[in-house]
Amino acid sequence: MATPPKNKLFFGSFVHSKTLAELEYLHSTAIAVDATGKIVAVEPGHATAAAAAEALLPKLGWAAGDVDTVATKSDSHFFFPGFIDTHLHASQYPNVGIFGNSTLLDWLNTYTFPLEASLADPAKARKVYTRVIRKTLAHGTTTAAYYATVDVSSTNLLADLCLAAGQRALVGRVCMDQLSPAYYRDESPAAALASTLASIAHIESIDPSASLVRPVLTPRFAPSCSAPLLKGLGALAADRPDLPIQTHISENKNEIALVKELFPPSSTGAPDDSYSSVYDAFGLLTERTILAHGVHLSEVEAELIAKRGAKVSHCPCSNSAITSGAARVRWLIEKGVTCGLGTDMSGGYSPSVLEAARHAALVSRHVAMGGDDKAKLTVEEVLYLATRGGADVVGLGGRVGAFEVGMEWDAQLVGLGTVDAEGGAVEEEDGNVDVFGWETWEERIAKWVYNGDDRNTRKVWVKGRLVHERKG
Ligand SMILES: Nc1nc2[nH]cnc2c(=O)[nH]1
Ligand SMILES: [Zn+2]
Repeated sequence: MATPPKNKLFFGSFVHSKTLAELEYLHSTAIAVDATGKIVAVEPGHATAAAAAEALLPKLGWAAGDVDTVATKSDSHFFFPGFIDTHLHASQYPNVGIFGNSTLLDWLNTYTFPLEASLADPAKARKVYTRVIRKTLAHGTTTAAYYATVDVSSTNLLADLCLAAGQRALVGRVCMDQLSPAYYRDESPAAALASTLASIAHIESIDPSASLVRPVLTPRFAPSCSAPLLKGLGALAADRPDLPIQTHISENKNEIALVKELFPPSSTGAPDDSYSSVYDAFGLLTERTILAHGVHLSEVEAELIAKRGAKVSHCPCSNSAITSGAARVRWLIEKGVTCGLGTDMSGGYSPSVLEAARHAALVSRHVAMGGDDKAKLTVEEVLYLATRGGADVVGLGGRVGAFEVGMEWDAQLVGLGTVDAEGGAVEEEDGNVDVFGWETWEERIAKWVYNGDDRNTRKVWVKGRLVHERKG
Protein backbone atom coordinates (compact mmCIF):
# COMPACT_ATOMS: atom_id res chain seq x y z
CA MET A 1 0.00 0.00 0.00
CA ALA A 2 1.30 3.48 -0.88
CA THR A 3 2.16 5.60 2.11
CA PRO A 4 -0.07 8.66 2.41
CA PRO A 5 1.69 11.94 1.58
CA LYS A 6 3.11 13.74 4.60
CA ASN A 7 3.92 17.32 5.45
CA LYS A 8 7.59 18.12 4.87
CA LEU A 9 10.14 20.51 6.25
CA PHE A 10 13.16 21.32 4.11
CA PHE A 11 16.09 23.02 5.82
CA GLY A 12 19.36 24.52 4.65
CA SER A 13 20.34 26.65 1.64
CA PHE A 14 17.89 27.45 -1.11
CA VAL A 15 18.79 29.20 -4.35
CA HIS A 16 16.21 30.43 -6.87
CA SER A 17 15.60 33.21 -9.37
CA LYS A 18 14.09 36.42 -8.12
CA THR A 19 14.29 38.12 -11.49
CA LEU A 20 15.98 37.45 -14.82
CA ALA A 21 19.14 39.11 -13.53
CA GLU A 22 19.16 38.01 -9.91
CA LEU A 23 19.36 34.78 -7.94
CA GLU A 24 18.24 34.84 -4.34
CA TYR A 25 20.27 32.89 -1.77
CA LEU A 26 18.35 31.83 1.31
CA HIS A 27 20.60 30.24 3.95
CA SER A 28 19.64 28.71 7.32
CA THR A 29 16.13 28.68 5.95
CA ALA A 30 13.18 26.37 6.42
CA ILE A 31 10.56 25.73 3.76
CA ALA A 32 7.38 23.94 4.84
CA VAL A 33 5.50 21.92 2.23
CA ASP A 34 2.08 20.52 3.02
CA ALA A 35 0.81 17.05 2.12
CA THR A 36 -0.66 18.38 -1.15
CA GLY A 37 2.81 19.55 -2.24
CA LYS A 38 2.21 23.25 -1.70
CA ILE A 39 4.77 25.58 -0.09
CA VAL A 40 3.09 27.02 2.99
CA ALA A 41 6.02 28.80 4.68
CA VAL A 42 9.45 30.15 3.76
CA GLU A 43 11.33 31.17 6.91
CA PRO A 44 14.96 32.28 6.97
CA GLY A 45 16.95 32.81 10.15
CA HIS A 46 17.00 29.46 11.97
CA ALA A 47 20.28 27.99 13.24
CA THR A 48 19.28 24.34 12.83
CA ALA A 49 16.51 22.20 11.37
CA ALA A 50 15.38 21.37 14.91
CA ALA A 51 15.14 25.05 15.84
CA ALA A 52 13.20 25.74 12.65
CA ALA A 53 10.80 22.90 13.41
CA GLU A 54 10.28 24.13 16.97
CA ALA A 55 9.42 27.63 15.75
CA LEU A 56 7.41 26.67 12.69
CA LEU A 57 5.37 23.57 13.43
CA PRO A 58 3.12 25.08 16.14
CA LYS A 59 2.33 28.00 13.82
CA LEU A 60 1.33 25.56 11.09
CA GLY A 61 -0.59 23.33 13.50
CA TRP A 62 1.56 20.34 12.48
CA ALA A 63 2.48 17.64 14.97
CA ALA A 64 6.20 16.75 14.86
CA GLY A 65 5.38 13.09 14.13
CA ASP A 66 3.51 14.11 10.97
CA VAL A 67 6.48 15.84 9.38
CA ASP A 68 9.39 14.47 7.35
CA THR A 69 12.49 16.66 7.57
CA VAL A 70 15.09 16.93 4.81
CA ALA A 71 18.17 19.00 5.66
CA THR A 72 21.17 19.87 3.48
CA LYS A 73 24.43 18.37 4.68
CA SER A 74 26.95 21.09 4.00
CA ASP A 75 27.77 24.32 2.24
CA SER A 76 28.09 22.53 -1.04
CA HIS A 77 24.49 21.28 -0.97
CA PHE A 78 21.50 23.41 -1.87
CA PHE A 79 17.90 23.16 -3.01
CA PHE A 80 17.12 24.56 -6.44
CA PRO A 81 13.80 24.66 -8.34
CA GLY A 82 13.24 21.73 -10.68
CA PHE A 83 14.16 22.39 -14.28
CA ILE A 84 11.51 22.96 -16.94
CA ASP A 85 12.24 21.50 -20.34
CA THR A 86 9.98 23.52 -22.62
CA HIS A 87 10.61 21.41 -25.71
CA LEU A 88 11.63 17.78 -26.23
CA HIS A 89 10.62 14.74 -28.23
CA ALA A 90 10.24 11.74 -25.91
CA SER A 91 10.01 9.49 -28.95
CA GLN A 92 13.43 10.55 -30.25
CA TYR A 93 15.37 9.67 -27.09
CA PRO A 94 17.01 6.51 -28.53
CA ASN A 95 18.65 8.73 -31.17
CA VAL A 96 20.44 11.15 -28.83
CA GLY A 97 23.88 11.83 -30.26
CA ILE A 98 23.04 10.33 -33.64
CA PHE A 99 22.79 13.14 -36.16
CA GLY A 100 26.00 13.03 -38.17
CA ASN A 101 26.45 16.12 -40.30
CA SER A 102 22.77 16.47 -41.12
CA THR A 103 20.62 19.60 -41.08
CA LEU A 104 16.95 19.79 -40.19
CA LEU A 105 15.10 18.53 -43.26
CA ASP A 106 17.44 15.64 -44.08
CA TRP A 107 17.78 14.85 -40.34
CA LEU A 108 13.99 14.44 -40.11
CA ASN A 109 13.85 12.05 -43.05
CA THR A 110 17.00 10.08 -42.27
CA TYR A 111 16.91 9.66 -38.52
CA THR A 112 13.69 10.90 -37.05
CA PHE A 113 10.59 9.79 -38.92
CA PRO A 114 11.65 6.10 -39.05
CA LEU A 115 12.31 6.04 -35.29
CA GLU A 116 9.08 7.82 -34.37
CA ALA A 117 7.06 5.50 -36.62
CA SER A 118 8.60 2.46 -34.92
CA LEU A 119 7.13 3.53 -31.58
CA ALA A 120 3.68 2.44 -32.76
CA ASP A 121 4.93 -0.86 -31.27
CA PRO A 122 3.61 -0.57 -27.70
CA ALA A 123 6.43 -2.60 -26.14
CA LYS A 124 9.04 -0.38 -27.74
CA ALA A 125 7.15 2.79 -26.79
CA ARG A 126 6.93 1.64 -23.16
CA LYS A 127 10.64 0.92 -23.01
CA VAL A 128 11.64 4.25 -24.58
CA TYR A 129 9.19 6.41 -22.63
CA THR A 130 9.96 4.76 -19.28
CA ARG A 131 13.63 5.44 -19.88
CA VAL A 132 13.22 9.04 -21.01
CA ILE A 133 11.12 9.90 -17.97
CA ARG A 134 13.64 8.29 -15.61
CA LYS A 135 16.54 9.98 -17.35
CA THR A 136 15.06 13.48 -17.41
CA LEU A 137 13.98 13.20 -13.76
CA ALA A 138 17.53 12.14 -12.89
CA HIS A 139 18.75 15.36 -14.52
CA GLY A 140 16.34 17.43 -12.42
CA THR A 141 13.61 17.99 -15.03
CA THR A 142 10.40 18.24 -13.04
CA THR A 143 8.28 19.55 -15.94
CA ALA A 144 8.60 18.48 -19.57
CA ALA A 145 6.72 19.67 -22.67
CA TYR A 146 6.80 16.45 -24.66
CA TYR A 147 6.10 15.59 -28.28
CA ALA A 148 5.15 11.90 -28.55
CA THR A 149 4.34 10.50 -32.03
CA VAL A 150 1.45 10.45 -34.49
CA ASP A 151 0.19 7.26 -32.84
CA VAL A 152 -2.62 7.80 -30.31
CA SER A 153 -1.97 4.75 -28.11
CA SER A 154 1.71 5.44 -27.65
CA THR A 155 1.00 9.13 -26.96
CA ASN A 156 -1.51 8.11 -24.31
CA LEU A 157 1.01 5.68 -22.85
CA LEU A 158 3.51 8.51 -22.45
CA ALA A 159 0.96 10.47 -20.43
CA ASP A 160 0.17 7.37 -18.29
CA LEU A 161 3.87 6.84 -17.57
CA CYS A 162 4.50 10.50 -16.67
CA LEU A 163 1.62 10.42 -14.23
CA ALA A 164 2.80 7.16 -12.67
CA ALA A 165 6.40 8.40 -12.35
CA GLY A 166 5.19 11.73 -10.96
CA GLN A 167 6.68 13.95 -13.65
CA ARG A 168 4.75 17.09 -14.56
CA ALA A 169 4.19 17.03 -18.30
CA LEU A 170 2.50 18.48 -21.32
CA VAL A 171 1.96 15.59 -23.71
CA GLY A 172 1.26 16.18 -27.38
CA ARG A 173 0.16 13.82 -30.11
CA VAL A 174 2.06 14.94 -33.19
CA CYS A 175 -0.19 16.25 -35.99
CA MET A 176 1.26 15.88 -39.49
CA ASP A 177 -0.58 15.03 -42.68
CA GLN A 178 1.95 15.87 -45.41
CA LEU A 179 5.60 15.80 -46.49
CA SER A 180 6.59 12.71 -44.55
CA PRO A 181 6.67 9.06 -45.64
CA ALA A 182 3.22 7.53 -46.16
CA TYR A 183 3.90 5.10 -43.29
CA TYR A 184 4.23 7.98 -40.87
CA ARG A 185 1.54 10.62 -41.20
CA ASP A 186 -2.09 11.32 -40.44
CA GLU A 187 -4.33 10.04 -43.19
CA SER A 188 -6.28 13.28 -43.58
CA PRO A 189 -6.98 16.52 -41.69
CA ALA A 190 -10.19 14.98 -40.32
CA ALA A 191 -8.32 11.87 -39.13
CA ALA A 192 -5.66 14.05 -37.51
CA LEU A 193 -8.27 16.05 -35.61
CA ALA A 194 -10.11 12.91 -34.50
CA SER A 195 -6.88 11.34 -33.23
CA THR A 196 -5.97 14.56 -31.44
CA LEU A 197 -9.36 14.66 -29.71
CA ALA A 198 -8.99 11.00 -28.71
CA SER A 199 -5.64 11.67 -27.12
CA ILE A 200 -6.88 14.79 -25.34
CA ALA A 201 -9.83 12.81 -23.97
CA HIS A 202 -7.54 10.11 -22.62
CA ILE A 203 -5.10 12.49 -20.97
CA GLU A 204 -7.92 14.47 -19.39
CA SER A 205 -9.49 11.26 -18.12
CA ILE A 206 -6.35 10.14 -16.27
CA ASP A 207 -5.70 13.53 -14.66
CA PRO A 208 -8.97 15.48 -14.79
CA SER A 209 -7.69 18.41 -12.73
CA ALA A 210 -4.42 18.59 -14.71
CA SER A 211 -2.60 18.23 -11.42
CA LEU A 212 0.44 16.87 -13.28
CA VAL A 213 -0.28 15.88 -16.86
CA ARG A 214 -2.13 17.73 -19.58
CA PRO A 215 -2.61 17.55 -23.32
CA VAL A 216 -1.07 20.05 -25.73
CA LEU A 217 -2.09 20.72 -29.33
CA THR A 218 0.92 19.79 -31.44
CA PRO A 219 1.05 20.70 -35.12
CA ARG A 220 4.58 19.39 -35.81
CA PHE A 221 5.53 22.44 -37.89
CA ALA A 222 3.90 24.25 -40.78
CA PRO A 223 5.53 22.16 -43.55
CA SER A 224 4.12 18.93 -42.04
CA CYS A 225 0.57 20.25 -41.92
CA SER A 226 -1.88 21.01 -44.72
CA ALA A 227 -3.83 24.27 -44.59
CA PRO A 228 -7.06 22.42 -43.66
CA LEU A 229 -5.28 20.72 -40.75
CA LEU A 230 -3.84 24.01 -39.46
CA LYS A 231 -7.28 25.57 -39.84
CA GLY A 232 -8.90 22.73 -37.89
CA LEU A 233 -6.31 22.98 -35.11
CA GLY A 234 -6.82 26.76 -34.96
CA ALA A 235 -10.56 26.20 -34.57
CA LEU A 236 -9.93 23.62 -31.84
CA ALA A 237 -7.58 26.03 -30.07
CA ALA A 238 -10.31 28.71 -30.16
CA ASP A 239 -12.84 26.21 -28.87
CA ARG A 240 -10.56 25.07 -26.04
CA PRO A 241 -8.84 28.21 -24.71
CA ASP A 242 -7.43 26.14 -21.83
CA LEU A 243 -5.26 23.98 -24.10
CA PRO A 244 -1.62 24.89 -24.71
CA ILE A 245 -0.20 24.68 -28.24
CA GLN A 246 3.34 23.71 -29.26
CA THR A 247 5.13 23.76 -32.59
CA HIS A 248 8.42 24.64 -34.27
CA ILE A 249 9.26 27.93 -35.95
CA SER A 250 12.06 29.42 -38.00
CA GLU A 251 14.69 26.87 -37.06
CA ASN A 252 16.49 26.44 -40.36
CA LYS A 253 16.83 28.50 -43.55
CA ASN A 254 15.66 25.75 -45.94
CA GLU A 255 12.65 25.16 -43.71
CA ILE A 256 11.75 28.86 -43.87
CA ALA A 257 12.03 28.83 -47.68
CA LEU A 258 9.75 25.77 -47.74
CA VAL A 259 7.13 27.54 -45.64
CA LYS A 260 7.17 30.51 -48.03
CA GLU A 261 6.67 28.14 -50.94
CA LEU A 262 3.89 26.12 -49.27
CA PHE A 263 1.95 29.00 -47.73
CA PRO A 264 1.98 32.10 -49.96
CA PRO A 265 -0.08 34.95 -48.45
CA SER A 266 -2.65 34.46 -51.21
CA SER A 267 -3.40 31.02 -49.73
CA THR A 268 -3.64 32.05 -46.07
CA GLY A 269 -4.87 35.63 -46.18
CA ALA A 270 -1.79 36.62 -44.13
CA PRO A 271 -0.43 40.15 -44.61
CA ASP A 272 3.04 38.85 -45.54
CA ASP A 273 4.91 35.60 -46.25
CA SER A 274 6.60 35.23 -42.86
CA TYR A 275 6.54 31.97 -40.90
CA SER A 276 4.92 33.69 -37.90
CA SER A 277 2.16 35.09 -40.09
CA VAL A 278 1.27 31.58 -41.25
CA TYR A 279 0.60 30.42 -37.67
CA ASP A 280 -1.15 33.70 -36.93
CA ALA A 281 -3.41 33.37 -39.95
CA PHE A 282 -4.59 29.98 -38.64
CA GLY A 283 -5.20 31.21 -35.08
CA LEU A 284 -2.22 29.31 -33.69
CA LEU A 285 -0.14 32.26 -32.50
CA THR A 286 -1.57 32.82 -29.04
CA GLU A 287 -0.40 33.42 -25.48
CA ARG A 288 -0.64 29.65 -24.97
CA THR A 289 1.71 28.88 -27.87
CA ILE A 290 5.20 27.47 -27.31
CA LEU A 291 7.36 28.13 -30.38
CA ALA A 292 10.54 26.07 -30.47
CA HIS A 293 13.73 27.62 -31.89
CA GLY A 294 12.94 31.03 -33.45
CA VAL A 295 16.52 31.21 -34.72
CA HIS A 296 15.95 33.31 -37.84
CA LEU A 297 12.98 35.47 -36.88
CA SER A 298 12.77 38.98 -38.37
CA GLU A 299 12.13 42.16 -36.36
CA VAL A 300 8.53 42.21 -37.54
CA GLU A 301 8.01 38.58 -36.55
CA ALA A 302 9.47 39.07 -33.08
CA GLU A 303 7.16 42.04 -32.64
CA LEU A 304 4.15 39.99 -33.77
CA ILE A 305 5.08 37.13 -31.42
CA ALA A 306 5.43 39.58 -28.53
CA LYS A 307 2.11 41.21 -29.42
CA ARG A 308 0.30 37.87 -29.46
CA GLY A 309 2.01 36.83 -26.21
CA ALA A 310 3.38 33.61 -27.73
CA LYS A 311 6.47 32.15 -26.05
CA VAL A 312 9.81 30.91 -27.39
CA SER A 313 11.60 27.74 -26.34
CA HIS A 314 15.31 28.34 -26.95
CA CYS A 315 17.05 25.07 -27.87
CA PRO A 316 20.75 25.94 -28.12
CA CYS A 317 22.14 22.40 -27.99
CA SER A 318 19.96 21.34 -30.90
CA ASN A 319 20.60 24.52 -32.87
CA SER A 320 24.34 23.85 -32.71
CA ALA A 321 24.14 20.08 -33.27
CA ILE A 322 22.06 20.20 -36.44
CA THR A 323 23.62 23.53 -37.50
CA SER A 324 20.43 25.55 -37.44
CA GLY A 325 21.96 28.80 -36.17
CA ALA A 326 22.38 30.97 -33.08
CA ALA A 327 19.12 32.34 -31.68
CA ARG A 328 19.33 35.89 -30.34
CA VAL A 329 17.79 35.42 -26.91
CA ARG A 330 18.66 38.85 -25.47
CA TRP A 331 17.09 40.44 -28.55
CA LEU A 332 13.91 38.36 -28.13
CA ILE A 333 13.65 39.20 -24.44
CA GLU A 334 14.13 42.90 -25.21
CA LYS A 335 11.33 42.65 -27.76
CA GLY A 336 9.12 41.46 -24.92
CA VAL A 337 9.07 37.75 -25.80
CA THR A 338 8.96 35.31 -22.88
CA CYS A 339 11.66 32.66 -23.29
CA GLY A 340 12.58 29.33 -21.70
CA LEU A 341 14.98 26.50 -22.51
CA GLY A 342 14.42 23.26 -24.39
CA THR A 343 16.71 20.28 -24.83
CA ASP A 344 14.91 19.42 -28.10
CA MET A 345 16.06 15.82 -27.85
CA SER A 346 17.19 14.40 -30.20
CA GLY A 347 17.93 17.43 -32.34
CA GLY A 348 19.77 18.24 -29.12
CA TYR A 349 21.98 15.39 -27.94
CA SER A 350 21.49 15.79 -24.20
CA PRO A 351 18.53 15.17 -21.88
CA SER A 352 19.88 17.77 -19.45
CA VAL A 353 18.42 21.24 -19.03
CA LEU A 354 21.62 22.16 -17.16
CA GLU A 355 23.47 21.35 -20.38
CA ALA A 356 20.95 23.48 -22.31
CA ALA A 357 21.63 26.35 -19.88
CA ARG A 358 25.37 25.98 -20.46
CA HIS A 359 24.84 25.95 -24.23
CA ALA A 360 22.56 29.01 -23.93
CA ALA A 361 25.44 30.85 -22.25
CA LEU A 362 27.94 29.72 -24.89
CA VAL A 363 25.69 30.37 -27.91
CA SER A 364 24.99 33.86 -26.54
CA ARG A 365 28.76 34.40 -26.57
CA HIS A 366 28.85 33.42 -30.24
CA VAL A 367 26.11 35.99 -30.89
CA ALA A 368 28.28 38.48 -28.97
CA MET A 369 31.30 37.58 -31.10
CA GLY A 370 29.16 38.51 -34.11
CA GLY A 371 29.25 42.10 -32.86
CA ASP A 372 26.56 42.46 -30.19
CA ASP A 373 28.48 42.34 -26.91
CA LYS A 374 25.40 42.78 -24.75
CA ALA A 375 23.98 39.52 -26.15
CA LYS A 376 25.97 37.53 -23.56
CA LEU A 377 23.75 35.74 -21.04
CA THR A 378 24.89 35.42 -17.45
CA VAL A 379 24.73 32.35 -15.22
CA GLU A 380 21.82 33.99 -13.42
CA GLU A 381 19.97 34.57 -16.68
CA VAL A 382 20.33 31.05 -18.06
CA LEU A 383 19.16 29.60 -14.74
CA TYR A 384 16.14 31.90 -14.85
CA LEU A 385 15.32 30.59 -18.34
CA ALA A 386 15.69 27.02 -17.03
CA THR A 387 13.18 27.56 -14.21
CA ARG A 388 10.96 30.65 -13.91
CA GLY A 389 11.14 31.53 -17.60
CA GLY A 390 10.30 27.96 -18.53
CA ALA A 391 7.33 27.96 -16.16
CA ASP A 392 5.94 31.03 -17.93
CA VAL A 393 6.52 29.41 -21.31
CA VAL A 394 4.51 26.28 -20.46
CA GLY A 395 1.71 28.17 -18.71
CA LEU A 396 2.75 27.27 -15.16
CA GLY A 397 4.10 30.65 -14.07
CA GLY A 398 3.30 31.35 -10.42
CA ARG A 399 2.79 27.62 -9.81
CA VAL A 400 6.31 26.21 -10.21
CA GLY A 401 9.82 27.53 -10.94
CA ALA A 402 10.69 29.19 -7.63
CA PHE A 403 10.34 28.85 -3.87
CA GLU A 404 7.45 31.08 -2.83
CA VAL A 405 4.49 30.53 -0.54
CA GLY A 406 1.60 29.22 -2.64
CA MET A 407 3.83 27.58 -5.25
CA GLU A 408 4.22 23.82 -5.55
CA TRP A 409 7.37 22.04 -4.35
CA ASP A 410 9.07 21.02 -7.61
CA ALA A 411 12.69 20.96 -6.55
CA GLN A 412 16.07 19.30 -6.74
CA LEU A 413 18.69 18.82 -4.07
CA VAL A 414 22.05 19.60 -5.63
CA GLY A 415 25.28 18.31 -4.07
CA LEU A 416 28.65 19.56 -5.28
CA GLY A 417 31.91 17.81 -4.47
CA THR A 418 33.95 19.04 -1.50
CA VAL A 419 37.74 18.89 -1.50
CA ASP A 420 39.46 18.05 1.80
CA ALA A 421 42.76 19.44 3.17
CA GLU A 422 44.80 16.76 1.37
CA GLY A 423 43.14 17.48 -1.98
CA GLY A 424 40.93 14.41 -1.77
CA ALA A 425 37.20 14.35 -2.35
CA VAL A 426 35.05 14.24 0.78
CA GLU A 427 32.04 13.12 -1.23
CA GLU A 428 30.67 13.10 -4.76
CA GLU A 429 33.85 11.21 -5.68
CA ASP A 430 32.45 10.58 -9.12
CA GLY A 431 31.16 14.11 -9.73
CA ASN A 432 32.69 16.76 -11.92
CA VAL A 433 32.45 19.81 -9.64
CA ASP A 434 35.09 20.40 -6.95
CA VAL A 435 34.36 22.96 -4.24
CA PHE A 436 37.47 23.99 -2.28
CA GLY A 437 35.59 25.93 0.36
CA TRP A 438 36.73 29.43 -0.45
CA GLU A 439 34.30 30.04 -3.33
CA THR A 440 31.46 32.52 -2.92
CA TRP A 441 27.96 31.13 -3.44
CA GLU A 442 27.82 32.88 -6.82
CA GLU A 443 31.02 31.04 -7.79
CA ARG A 444 29.65 27.69 -6.59
CA ILE A 445 26.59 28.15 -8.78
CA ALA A 446 28.75 29.12 -11.77
CA LYS A 447 30.85 25.98 -11.26
CA TRP A 448 27.67 23.91 -11.20
CA VAL A 449 26.34 25.49 -14.41
CA TYR A 450 29.56 24.96 -16.33
CA ASN A 451 30.65 21.58 -14.92
CA GLY A 452 27.66 19.97 -13.22
CA ASP A 453 25.64 16.98 -14.38
CA ASP A 454 23.22 14.38 -13.05
CA ARG A 455 25.80 13.15 -10.54
CA ASN A 456 25.09 16.37 -8.65
CA THR A 457 21.31 15.87 -8.75
CA ARG A 458 20.88 14.03 -5.46
CA LYS A 459 17.10 14.10 -5.03
CA VAL A 460 14.18 15.39 -7.04
CA TRP A 461 10.61 16.18 -5.94
CA VAL A 462 7.50 17.04 -7.93
CA LYS A 463 4.49 18.47 -6.10
CA GLY A 464 6.10 17.40 -2.83
CA ARG A 465 6.64 13.78 -3.90
CA LEU A 466 10.15 12.33 -4.07
CA VAL A 467 10.47 11.14 -7.67
CA HIS A 468 14.21 10.49 -7.95
CA GLU A 469 17.02 9.69 -5.56
CA ARG A 470 20.56 9.19 -6.79
CA LYS A 471 22.12 5.94 -5.75
CA GLY A 472 25.59 5.87 -4.21
N1 LIG B 1 14.43 20.05 -34.00
C1 LIG B 1 13.34 19.60 -34.60
N2 LIG B 1 12.72 20.37 -35.49
C2 LIG B 1 11.63 19.92 -36.07
N3 LIG B 1 10.83 20.51 -36.98
C3 LIG B 1 9.85 19.62 -37.25
N4 LIG B 1 10.00 18.49 -36.55
C4 LIG B 1 11.09 18.66 -35.81
C5 LIG B 1 11.77 17.83 -34.86
O1 LIG B 1 11.38 16.70 -34.57
N5 LIG B 1 12.88 18.36 -34.30
ZN1 LIG C 1 11.77 19.83 -31.68
